Amino acid sequence: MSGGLTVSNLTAGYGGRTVLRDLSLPMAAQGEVLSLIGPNAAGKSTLLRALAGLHPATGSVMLDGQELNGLSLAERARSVTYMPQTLPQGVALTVLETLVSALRASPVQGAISGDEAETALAVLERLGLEGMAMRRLDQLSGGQKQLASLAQAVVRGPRLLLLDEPTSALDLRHQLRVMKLVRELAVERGMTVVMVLHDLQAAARASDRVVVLSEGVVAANGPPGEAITPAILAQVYQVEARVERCVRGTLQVMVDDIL
Ligand SMILES: Nc1ncnc2c1ncn2[C@@H]1O[C@H](COP(=O)(O)OP(=O)(O)OP(=O)(O)O)[C@@H](O)[C@H]1O
Repeated sequence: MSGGLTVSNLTAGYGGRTVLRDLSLPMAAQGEVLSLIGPNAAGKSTLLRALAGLHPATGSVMLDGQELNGLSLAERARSVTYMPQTLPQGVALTVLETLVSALRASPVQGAISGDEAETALAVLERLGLEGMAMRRLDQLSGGQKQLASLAQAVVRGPRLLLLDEPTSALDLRHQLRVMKLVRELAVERGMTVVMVLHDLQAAARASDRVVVLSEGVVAANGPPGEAITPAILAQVYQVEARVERCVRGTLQVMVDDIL
């Protein structure tokens, strides 16, 4: 498939402090999943927000041949959706209403149309949340809120989906389900996905490509087996680790000690 995401020479920071330095990412094709890993404060969330257009950055973000930097936030939001790390608080709308708001890109006013409800319910079903449609968001558990946030991010069918630690509040089964769904949606829709994960094993399993970020620069990148190695983990996380492939071909990361 042609198109996809190309990020070149991105620089961003806070006040006078540079957090991302002239950062370029490997090209992520349409339908590919790219995971960002790296220690705390490496700049992963800043990078996602910069890609979403929610944090100012210089450099180039090309999506399917279109330069996103310079577009208004509303224009950018037609192609890009972003799921933040923080769970929604104090939202008194039902899950269905939040999804329809996301679809309309404005708060729900008036009746929800049959088409809108159908689109929203189809997404909820794929996340196993169909029973939650009429529940208020602020009355859901942490994990249910996170699933509802993900539903909001995917319901508009973005060309670029940005997820910041999308499974941090989920149990094991839901983590696997979400990762599987993200991959399926990427391929079905030709959507490019960039997600921040702390779970290296999940990143290895769910991604076509892994980028290791350290102090605002790319320390390693490539297919999971090339980016997640004992040498890289020692350099970036200062841990002693083994990386092995199990009989089923899945990458296993075993951390033995702090260096
Ligand atoms: N709003 C802000 N104002 C000032 N500095 C900030 C702000 N947000 C983040 N930073 C700083 O930018 C750097 C990168 O933060 P960022 O949140 O991008 O890291 P991260 O890799 O996502 O970290 P984590 O894994 O801990 O979530 C950190 O040093 C942080 O203190």
